[in-house]
Amino acid sequence: MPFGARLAAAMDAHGPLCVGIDPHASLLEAWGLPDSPAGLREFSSRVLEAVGGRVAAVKPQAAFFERHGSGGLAVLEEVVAAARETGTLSIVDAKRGDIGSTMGAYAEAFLRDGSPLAGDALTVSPFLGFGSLAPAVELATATGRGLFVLCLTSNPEGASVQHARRGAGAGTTTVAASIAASAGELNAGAEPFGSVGLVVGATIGAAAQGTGTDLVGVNGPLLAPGVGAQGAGPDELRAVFGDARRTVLASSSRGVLRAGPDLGALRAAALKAAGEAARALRG
Ligand SMILES: O=C(O)c1cc(=O)[nH]c(=O)n1[C@@H]1O[C@H](COP(=O)(O)O)[C@@H](O)[C@H]1O
Repeated sequence: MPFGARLAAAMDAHGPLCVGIDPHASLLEAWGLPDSPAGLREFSSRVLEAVGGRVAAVKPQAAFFERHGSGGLAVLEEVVAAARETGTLSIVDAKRGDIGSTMGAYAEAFLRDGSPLAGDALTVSPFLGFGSLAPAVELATATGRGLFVLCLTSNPEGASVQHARRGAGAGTTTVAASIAASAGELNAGAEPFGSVGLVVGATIGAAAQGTGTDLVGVNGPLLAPGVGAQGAGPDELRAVFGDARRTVLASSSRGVLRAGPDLGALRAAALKAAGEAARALRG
């Protein structure tokens, strides 16, 4: 089954929440764990024990694993495998993007069957040109995996690139709108929606409307980070996504992880965030 259909089923079953696995040094310390591969391993396995099989998806942030070199990457491989065991979809947040031929190698690393770093989906950057992502689109399609293409990111600096206008005269479009249109072409006709999603931060206010970005026309999942620690909540989710809200997968890392290390508290925080996201997006 393609990623889009699997994600839609997981969101229906568990609510539209993705829990980020972001082992910040400060969180490891707060959990009484060492800032080392062993600490990452214990942190991630606790998160998976608390939420695996109970939320739609988890999103390990590669940077926090890469910071520990090969030892950290080995843990990321374990996290991807362990998430699969729990039946929870994993989105590897590595935000890759490069010229097409190198993008092919990233695709092999993160989207090929049998690759130890291949989860169910990957975050990718279209800022070398949407077309440069073609190798990832092809391999993801062939293996039933998904992509989340950065479009309107949650950080304030993103606007300087994403809101920029391309073209001349009356027919100009913003960069964000063109990324969304390109994803929409790839997802055309897919049901319940396609497998090429976008990243649209829950913190962006009216930027989708302001940039003319058609979030409904994407016909793909919208990963919405910024919930919790970056300040967005149910009101922001409703306001940002409007008619596209049923395709949104809200994402929270620190907002849930700060409840740890107690398993019950971690699970309760995740289920509370999932309930809030469901009421905001599906009510
Ligand atoms: O692709 C992402 O997930 C992402 C895109 C974006 O626009 N903003 C954003 O915060 N993220 C990621 O989402 C997570 C947010 O973490 P919290 O702010 O702790 O919930 C981090 O792993 C970010 O790298």
